[in-house]
Amino acid sequence: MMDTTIAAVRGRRVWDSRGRPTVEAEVLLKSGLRGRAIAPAGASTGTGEALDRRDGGTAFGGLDVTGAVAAVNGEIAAALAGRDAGDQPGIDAALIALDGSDNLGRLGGNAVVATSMAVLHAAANASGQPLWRYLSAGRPVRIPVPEIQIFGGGAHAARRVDVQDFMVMCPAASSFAQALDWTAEVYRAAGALMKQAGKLQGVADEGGFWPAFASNEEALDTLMRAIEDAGFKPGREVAISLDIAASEFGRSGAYKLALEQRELDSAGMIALLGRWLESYPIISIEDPLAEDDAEGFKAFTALYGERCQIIGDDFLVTNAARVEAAAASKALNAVLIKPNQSGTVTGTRAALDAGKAAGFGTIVSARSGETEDVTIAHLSVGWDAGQFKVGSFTRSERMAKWNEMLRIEEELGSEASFAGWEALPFAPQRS
Ligand SMILES: C=C(OP(=O)(O)O)C(=O)O
Ligand SMILES: [Mg+2]
Repeated sequence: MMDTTIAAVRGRRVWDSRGRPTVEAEVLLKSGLRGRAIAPAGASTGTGEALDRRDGGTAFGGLDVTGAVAAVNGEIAAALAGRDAGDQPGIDAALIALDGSDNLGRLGGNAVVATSMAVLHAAANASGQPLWRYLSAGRPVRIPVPEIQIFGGGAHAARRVDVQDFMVMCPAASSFAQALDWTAEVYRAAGALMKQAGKLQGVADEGGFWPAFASNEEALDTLMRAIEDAGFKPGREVAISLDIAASEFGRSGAYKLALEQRELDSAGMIALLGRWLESYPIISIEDPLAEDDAEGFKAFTALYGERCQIIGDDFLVTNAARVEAAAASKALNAVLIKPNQSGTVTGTRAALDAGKAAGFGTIVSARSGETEDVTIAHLSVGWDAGQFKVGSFTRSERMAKWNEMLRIEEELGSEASFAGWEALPFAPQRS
């Protein structure tokens, strides 16, 4: 093992997939080895997330990050110099203490998460191992099931449809590579169907087709047809997964479906999703209700938790205490894991561990604003999350992660085991 003492930390402004500024951090160790990471950014954010620091003002719509970059180069660099990069919990505790606020908003969640992940990369590099192997520390790992977007909606496509992500999952595939092959065929078939119908309008923020559908159901019907046209059995080979991202259109128990120009209460929303669950092979639903609707989550999970994965994203914001509370109240059965919601690697890991302890499905996820950074691919394998959500095909900030997973699967060779149906927190009804 090389010397893992931190010699210097440097921050710089780089750009994300939406053309917005973001923070890159680079950690230099005394040994000369380095680690580097870039903060992603969400669009449909939960109110409990770590808060990115943006400059405001006129440049780049107020989204510039010169203050956050200065925090990395100034206060953060001074605080971390001389510390051991191998002590991730100690580093992360120091970053939280240095920030002093309750949401990392003073230094910036973007400054802190980029630094925390860069420290992790530096330590892994010093160990001479790939990051996923360093994180696994000799424990067995699985290659996660990918959750891949075919249509994008909600906040990622100017609310063209209410539902944010229409995705597919292929837990019946024999490998990650095969799951990608199958999804590629479905994606192509969906594009061809939309072109035929004159409904192809480019791609949304995460690379899924930007749909011109008249209803959420039309999106589901088109997705079903795409799965069939690609030659797969819906449900058995290729199943549907949705991120409703309901906090975007629901508040205080009122859900405004813009596309259909109607408003539902919590029970109405649950009934609507229930009808979709009856009609389509949906095996996973994320944020079916708004982040302020804990009772709705409980009611939905009581009805459908035995047959469907129910994921908390905005509702849990990668926070271990919230995951524990949700498990105690049976509010859902899975947790989305986004490092920048937590702000630190250690906090992210704690949320994932809390999910595992509760028997939840655990899904490491990208944000809608991403870069070439592939840290999350390594987290999902090294921490054995079982599932991995990165958006779609066709945009390189997404493909960087999928392709990294192909490399990891290849590197594992005969040791590689695809998480498959076991990754889901319910026993599938395989008809
Ligand atoms: C990835 C997502 O979108 P965003 O990054 O905009 O929160 C999500 O809601 O799961
Ligand atoms: Mg979500």
